[in-house]
Amino acid sequence: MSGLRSGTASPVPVSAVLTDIEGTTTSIAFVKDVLFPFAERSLDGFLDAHADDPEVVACLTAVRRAAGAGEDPRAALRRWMAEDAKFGPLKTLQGLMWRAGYASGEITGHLWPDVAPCLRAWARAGIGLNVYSSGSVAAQKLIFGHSVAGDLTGLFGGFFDTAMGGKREAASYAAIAERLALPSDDILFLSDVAEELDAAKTAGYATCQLVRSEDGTVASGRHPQAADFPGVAVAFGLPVPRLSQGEAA
Ligand SMILES: CSCCC(=O)C(=O)COP(=O)(O)O
Ligand SMILES: [Mg+2]
Repeated sequence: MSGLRSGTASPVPVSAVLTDIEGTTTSIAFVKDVLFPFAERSLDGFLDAHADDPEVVACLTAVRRAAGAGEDPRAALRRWMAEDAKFGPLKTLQGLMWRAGYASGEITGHLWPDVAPCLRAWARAGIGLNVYSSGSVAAQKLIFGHSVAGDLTGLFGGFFDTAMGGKREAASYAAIAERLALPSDDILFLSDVAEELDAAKTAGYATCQLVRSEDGTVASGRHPQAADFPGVAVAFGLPVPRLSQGEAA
């Protein structure tokens, strides 16, 4: 079974969903108040303990290159975390640091209660599920692998990060469609950020803005919008699971 694109006179099915994480499946507050502070606290100990790890060395080389002249790399990393900079080497290092937090149980990946039931229903219906986030692919697998709804990684066929390009660039979405071997207009992109949706739309994707007002998202008016994943399902003809009280948003 496939979902239907909304707003068309004769609806055409979408066969895949590409979803953002922060602000879409997961609260912005969780990222800002749990994940980022954990990485901030872990930074010195992690870098001291992994000074010879080739992945860490490569990230620090890129950090030194991108930081201001004379700026200590650790200070630059802290500054970028405070600014929520979407800089690949920072995102890689954060993912490596979060791994310990998820493994110890100190961190559990937040998902809005409506998300997992919809993802399961859509996967059961044969909709291909994929992730595109500024967080590293490793970090994406951690958040869905250690989520409040259990390990959901098996639901996803593809995980994409900024190695595919920036989230506000149409070329990134075209490259992802190519990797998925699907026409762009077969893919529905879900995000809270209008500029990301604009780029996906330019690449030919169907788009829907998640406007979770409790997370502070403001509707752009430039894309179809939904307050939660069941709202997406209704708008695009995807299966709508019956939600129990705890799963209702
Ligand atoms: C992959 S979970 C960590 C979230 C994160 O670091 C981030 O930058 C989220 O960006 P998104 O593109 O998912 O809004
Ligand atoms: Mg987002």
